[in-house]
Amino acid sequence: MITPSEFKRLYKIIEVQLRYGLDDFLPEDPRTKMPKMARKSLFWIKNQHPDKSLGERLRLALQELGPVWIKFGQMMSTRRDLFPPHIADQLALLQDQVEPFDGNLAKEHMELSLGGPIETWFDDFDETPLASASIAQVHTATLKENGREVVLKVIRPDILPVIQADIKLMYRMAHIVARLLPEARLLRPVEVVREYEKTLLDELNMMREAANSIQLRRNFEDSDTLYVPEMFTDYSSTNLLVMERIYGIQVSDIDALIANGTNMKLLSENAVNIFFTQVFRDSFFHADMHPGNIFVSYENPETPQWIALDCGIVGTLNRDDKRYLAENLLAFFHRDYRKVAELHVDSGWVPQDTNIDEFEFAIRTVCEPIFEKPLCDISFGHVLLNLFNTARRFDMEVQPQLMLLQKTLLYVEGLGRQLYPQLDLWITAKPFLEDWMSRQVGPQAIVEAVKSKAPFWAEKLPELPELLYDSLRQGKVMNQRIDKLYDNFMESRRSQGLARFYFGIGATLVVCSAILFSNHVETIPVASAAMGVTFWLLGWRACRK
Ligand SMILES: Nc1ncnc2c1ncn2[C@@H]1O[C@H](COP(=O)(O)OP(=O)(O)OP(=O)(O)O)[C@@H](O)[C@H]1O
Repeated sequence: MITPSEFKRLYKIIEVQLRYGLDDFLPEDPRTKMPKMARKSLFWIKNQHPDKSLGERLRLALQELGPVWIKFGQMMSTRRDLFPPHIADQLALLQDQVEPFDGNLAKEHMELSLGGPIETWFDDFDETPLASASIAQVHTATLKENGREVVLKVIRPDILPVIQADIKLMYRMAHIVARLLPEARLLRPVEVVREYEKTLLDELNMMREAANSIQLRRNFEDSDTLYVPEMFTDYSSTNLLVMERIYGIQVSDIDALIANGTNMKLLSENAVNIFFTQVFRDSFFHADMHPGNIFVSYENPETPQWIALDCGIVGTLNRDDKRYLAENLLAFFHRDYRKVAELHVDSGWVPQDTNIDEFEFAIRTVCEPIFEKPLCDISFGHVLLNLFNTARRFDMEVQPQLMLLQKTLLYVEGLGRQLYPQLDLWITAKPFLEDWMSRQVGPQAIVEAVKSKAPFWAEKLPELPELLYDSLRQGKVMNQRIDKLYDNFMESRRSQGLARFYFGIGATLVVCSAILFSNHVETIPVASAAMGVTFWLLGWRACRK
């Protein structure tokens, strides 16, 4: 049942969508006649922006609907496998333009999380926010404990009910769209909303962000190329995150980077290196790379260091994912599309009965034009995207972690080339792929495997004679049991055979006696019936053995 407040919000959503003429997304189809008629008769709101493109109207409508929808649009912009470029490009322009909320209210909420007045633990708390985003607001302060400069990131008050209400409506709309337009089912609207809900709810948990940041910081502890600020978990909770304050140049501020004398070539190469290190060495990568989250340190501009904030969304990969990625990219690199197709079948990513020739041909068709360009102009992200889309046609279930990776890769490439247009991604990435592959197969892989299993075997070695004796003894007992079971089985088979024989004779005698009896023969039928019953009794006894 829809509540009055849900109804009001739903009306607002429909009203905004109509004002921006988003009903133009509905195709000309008999099934969409009803909603179109309803739009004309019940909602007489006109498209007030006919001069703008559909993509732009969608972006403006989402912006007006607020943070939940803005973030939704931002997420959609990365699903280039689902949306045409002119829509995805517009969605990528969505920016959080969120009014900050009252600093005093932020302080109250922080104190609620901390369990006491802010002055107990912090000095110089600044009520004017340093930054304000859709989910959280950031304030600066100094830690009393050690005088370190920190920021306090607090979740917007009352954001959860707003998110829950809007997500509920999104589900309703996704179900309607899926029912109304079978073609839209390919976009899997309900699944998309489910994925979004999970991402959004994860982002609301500051402890999750803290845990991810701690992991990323540990992975790059001694790195000169990436810095992750320290988290102060003693003061943090699900609603509040306290972390070291960083000073850096926002990555989108190219002029400031140049003015600081940054080595742009090295900076862009490091971005690719860091990404592939996260993927292939750590299997753990920052997956929310947008300009608000990436900074460059002012220090040492000749050997610049990246700073990563906001690890709310991270991706993880298992061994199979990495193997898939490395082998496919290398096979692509050698333009060996047959290998790519075979890899997909061998690893079970597409069904075993897939026609390899057709699959190879499909991959060749989409990829060969890409390789017409010089290698340095080719985008890994687009190669992967084309591969996923082709494989999907051959029933490959695309894994969300790979989509997240593809999206991040696309972003890293874009960023790298924006900073240094001559960046050659293949040259930077190839050693990572080849090194990883050589560690998975070949002599080094065997040595690694033996090395990793050695402590286990060393621990088990003293127990080996005892285990051997036990297993031999168990084997003997098992053999005896099996022999006994076999004897019992043969005995039972013999008895069943005998019983069937007795029942057969008994039945024959009884039938004969009935025939003789009907022909008025007197003594013989009685004797025959008695013998028949006796044989049945014998059969019954044999059956019970
Ligand atoms: N440790 C920090 N030191 C300095 N500034 C910070 C720090 N953490 C966050 N900020 C500032 O606050 C802004 C918002 O932070 P953050 O991206 O973590 O918030 P968010 O609510 O998760 O935003 P979004 O969801 O849009 O990514 C950053 O762009 C940055 O300007």
